[in-house]
Amino acid sequence: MDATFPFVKGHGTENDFVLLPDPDGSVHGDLDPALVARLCDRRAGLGADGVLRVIRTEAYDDPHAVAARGSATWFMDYRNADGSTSEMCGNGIRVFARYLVDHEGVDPSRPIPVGTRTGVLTVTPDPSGETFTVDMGEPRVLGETKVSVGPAAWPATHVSMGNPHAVAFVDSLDPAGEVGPLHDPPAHDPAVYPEGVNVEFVVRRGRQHVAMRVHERGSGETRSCGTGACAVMVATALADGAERNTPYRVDVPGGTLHVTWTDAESGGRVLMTGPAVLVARGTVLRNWLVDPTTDVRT
Ligand SMILES: N[C@@H](CCC[C@H](N)C(=O)O)C(=O)O
Repeated sequence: MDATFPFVKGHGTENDFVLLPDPDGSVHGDLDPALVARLCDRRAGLGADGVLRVIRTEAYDDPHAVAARGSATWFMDYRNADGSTSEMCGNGIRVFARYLVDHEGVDPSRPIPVGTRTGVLTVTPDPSGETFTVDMGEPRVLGETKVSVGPAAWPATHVSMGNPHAVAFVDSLDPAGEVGPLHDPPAHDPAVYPEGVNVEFVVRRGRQHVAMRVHERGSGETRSCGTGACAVMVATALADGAERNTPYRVDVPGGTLHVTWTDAESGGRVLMTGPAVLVARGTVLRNWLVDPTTDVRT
């Protein structure tokens, strides 16, 4: 029954995460994908859309962490609920920054560089203390493709935010409507997305205001996706012919994110602002960890 390792639970617009503090890499080693899947299991584990291991760049031999040394003290070792890795997590990096400020003594009055598998990104705590703004880097718009759910198919814009997205405009987000309940991954062109894809379905709500649902690679339908909201904003701004620096509001089932695509003078970068909440902390118990009968569902 004794304790094994600590965890923290948090969320950003209800995209929820188990954080695993492991500053010097001594707790989790290579971090077993099967353990990630067990922790994320909503019935037999803690339940989450993904895991954020908090590790120092100096303590991790992942090539992305090694490359980030010198620019960032901390590395966000992000894993999807099925144990797979992704290049980036936009909601996760805000929650990660919240953890660094609240539990690792990181100064909230300065921008915080964070190493990720898509490079070092900067998170700035907003003066209110409630929200964080992430410089998500330059998006890459990679052309048009197609996604489908059952017999329904839509054209989609291929946008990379470090990780892959397909953005499809639809008439309604109603789960009883054309998009459906999204139990299964939408079909996509594997030649375009050999590593899989996150699929966003979007409707317009007003001027510079959209709403979306998302099916995430490796995690299923989630209540929010930060990189997805940025991809949606970029695809919408292009469709609108909007000038750069035009702010957009992106509603997700779990809340609202604010996204702006800056002009070339400011680097053509996407800035995303949203909340980050820590909910609880605790310890994982040894009897659960060693239980060979635990049913791992991915
Ligand atoms: N929820 C995240 C994205 C997490 C990674 C994604 N599932 C992938 O595999 O690329 C976000 O907030 O960006």
